[in-house]
Amino acid sequence: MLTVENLHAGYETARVLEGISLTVEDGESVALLGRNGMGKTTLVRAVCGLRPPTVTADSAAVDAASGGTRSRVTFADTDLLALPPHEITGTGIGLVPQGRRVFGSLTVEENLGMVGGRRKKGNGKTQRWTIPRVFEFFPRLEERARAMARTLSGGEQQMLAIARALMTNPELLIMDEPSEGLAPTVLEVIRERLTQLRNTGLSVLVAEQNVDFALAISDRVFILGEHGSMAWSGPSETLHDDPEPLHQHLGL
Ligand SMILES: Nc1ncnc2c1ncn2[C@@H]1O[C@H](COP(=O)(O)OP(=O)(O)OP(=O)(O)O)[C@@H](O)[C@H]1O
Repeated sequence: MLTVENLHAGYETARVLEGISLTVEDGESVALLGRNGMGKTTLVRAVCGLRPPTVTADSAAVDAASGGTRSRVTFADTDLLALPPHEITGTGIGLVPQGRRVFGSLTVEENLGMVGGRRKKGNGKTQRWTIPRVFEFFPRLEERARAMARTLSGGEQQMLAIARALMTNPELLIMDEPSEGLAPTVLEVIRERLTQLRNTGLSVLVAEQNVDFALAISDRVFILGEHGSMAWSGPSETLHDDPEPLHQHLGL
């Protein structure tokens, strides 16, 4: 479904990802782990077409250094590197960005309504998302429907950010540190909801610092390591049985 191949991305002052490859299969939930600053957000932003970072897709220097292949990001056969961010959403990717980025001076309902006009097709496997369905899924958001988003708690804002992404009827939900700053009880609610979403066949890519949370909601794990490389990948189950890669690459 999502294929990232040999991704090189960085900023004017720093090269961050140096030939990263990963896949998310249809209906799979994948966690991207890595110490602070290893490039999780950079990867998420690059996949979603957000700039910065710069993706060095065609650089001859990069081609030579990486043995001739260039950065490629495809989603259901669409070349995402060729699309602007708003068109990437239209391909069936819903983004829950780091820091939630809800519109603070709009109400919960208005935040959800703003998604109107985007892709509404659904993925054929699941029911379309509407505001009433979102409220059924997150009853707390219905209770706060007319509250300004800036007055919501962190957990409520995270629910709103997820709900807003769902309103685009994604086939793949990409989340950047959804656990950030959330109390354990709220995190448990989010974990339950994500499990429900996975059971509907939604694919998930989640960049996380919280390893327990990430392992609880994923089938497969990728760990970013030093020098912009992929340090480890494998089934989440393996890490439950043998956490050595977590010690080695995350210092846990
Ligand atoms: N806009 C930017 N300009 C320059 N450098 C940046 C920019 N954004 C991030 N970086 C640098 O790129 C590297 C990777 O950052 P990134 O945010 O992708 O890491 P991360 O793994 O998501 O970390 P965290 O868990 O702290 O969010 C870091 O060294 C960071 O300082």
